[in-house]
Amino acid sequence: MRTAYSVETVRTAERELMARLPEGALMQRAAAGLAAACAEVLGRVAGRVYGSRVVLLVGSGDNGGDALYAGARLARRGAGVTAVLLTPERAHSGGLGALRRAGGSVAAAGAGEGLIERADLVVDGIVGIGGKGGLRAEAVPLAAAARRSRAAVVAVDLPSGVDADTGEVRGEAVRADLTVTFGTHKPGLLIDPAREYAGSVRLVDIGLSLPDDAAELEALQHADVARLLPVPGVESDKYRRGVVGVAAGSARYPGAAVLAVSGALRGGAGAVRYVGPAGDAVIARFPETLVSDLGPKRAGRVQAWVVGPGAGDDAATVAEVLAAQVPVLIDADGLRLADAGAVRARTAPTLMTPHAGEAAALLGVSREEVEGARLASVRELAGRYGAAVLLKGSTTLVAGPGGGPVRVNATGTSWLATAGSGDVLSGLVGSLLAAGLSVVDAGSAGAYVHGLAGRFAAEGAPVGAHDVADAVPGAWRDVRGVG
Ligand SMILES: NC(=O)C1=CN([C@@H]2O[C@H](COP(=O)(O)OP(=O)(O)OC[C@H]3O[C@@H](n4cnc5c(N)ncnc54)[C@H](OP(=O)(O)O)[C@@H]3O)[C@@H](O)[C@H]2O)[C@@H](O)CC1
Ligand SMILES: [K+]
Repeated sequence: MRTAYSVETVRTAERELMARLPEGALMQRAAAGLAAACAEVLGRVAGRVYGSRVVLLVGSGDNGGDALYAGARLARRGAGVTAVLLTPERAHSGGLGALRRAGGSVAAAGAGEGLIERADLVVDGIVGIGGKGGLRAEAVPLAAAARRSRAAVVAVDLPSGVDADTGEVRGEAVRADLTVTFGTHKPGLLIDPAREYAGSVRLVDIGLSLPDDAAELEALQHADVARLLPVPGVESDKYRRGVVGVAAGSARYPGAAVLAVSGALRGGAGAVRYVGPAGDAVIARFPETLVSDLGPKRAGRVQAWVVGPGAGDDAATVAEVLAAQVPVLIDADGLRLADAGAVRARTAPTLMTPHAGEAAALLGVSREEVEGARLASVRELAGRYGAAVLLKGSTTLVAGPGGGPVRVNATGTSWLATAGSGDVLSGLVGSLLAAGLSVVDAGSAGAYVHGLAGRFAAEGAPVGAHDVADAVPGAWRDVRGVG
């Protein structure tokens, strides 16, 4: 599991470690890791470190200090290193001395753009976890020049200008090809929009020890998901494996029912029960489905419900499902039709799965506001509804009803932004709920497998949602390391 911690938690851990180490040791660890990563990048873009041109963008804090010490290490290996100082009187004095002794030079901010144009590598040490707000005016032309230039951009700890704790980007920020971060991931490195500014992320261990129970974010990896995915034992029958009920589709949108069932059939439940007006379309495609038109209450036993995809205006079915004493996943039209009081009053677990537009409607804000503040939005919704919330997007977030770390999933691909893909996800996650996973585990494991299936199905080309459903077994096998 990959975890990310808030700046406050990092600061506390940093203080504890610093108290036990000689002065400056932590910064030397950071700079060594940073220099090693920069040398690798230079190997790729300039063929070697010796003779390459490196520009350091140096702000007024320790982030700039890291850049200066790393620059000194590169200068000792023969790179031509120039530090552009944004506030010369406040640049890290130890780092500056080390760079000068190693043969590096210093330039004023005004010379920065020209230097960046000719550079092989730009190291962004403008600001790290001490940053507030977007980039300041004096740094903006340098960030723009770095974006235009052919130089590789390596960000120190964080791309300058992004919010470390929230992933929000207010105004300009540096766009990096690689971010070298220290001690732990910061939430902003895993959540859009900041994640996109970070490029690939490399974590350098500097010996920080962080409390297990204080993570802000958790990102499942293959091994974590493999442990969560249900595997039938020899004793299993369909009820022990779980029956998932799908109340979806309408005369107008029968396809949503078919797609939700297609996801549910691949999600590990022993059987899928479909309730609604699209039974013929569902049976035609998936004859193994148990179809009923008697409504959720009289459909027979299920261990979890999915309600809402393509439901049109059928509020009565949504209300009936919400009254059930089993886990319920509410998606799409269901989110609009569900009575907020009925959701809050439920005693069995509930998982809501909005995309940014649906989340915006539920919160009464604009879609842009949700997309710009995804972490705050998903937490706010979970709090308001007393439910788990899975906020879809290029990085999907899953917040539990009672706080705790938010799960983030980055296996998705922009090819997944296709009609019906969410219906497949809702069926898949509902099936995991029926198999007995908690709402947060089902949501995050389902998003992981769904994202991977999207990648496998797309392979760089457009796909339909049914292709994604067809790719789920392959993604599942990949996660479990079988086949
Ligand atoms: N944690 C760890 O364990 C370790 C941390 N290490 C490193 O230390 C870094 C943190 O250093 P830090 O605390 O000195 O803060 P930092 O990010 O350099 O910025 C503060 C300065 O920036 C300024 N400033 C503020 N906002 C700004 C903006 N938007 N745009 C531009 N400037 C802005 C602000 O100026 P002021 O407001 O005072 O005018 C202030 O002077 C951390 O990210 C990591 O790289 C490693 O060395 C070792 C282990
Ligand atoms: K930085």
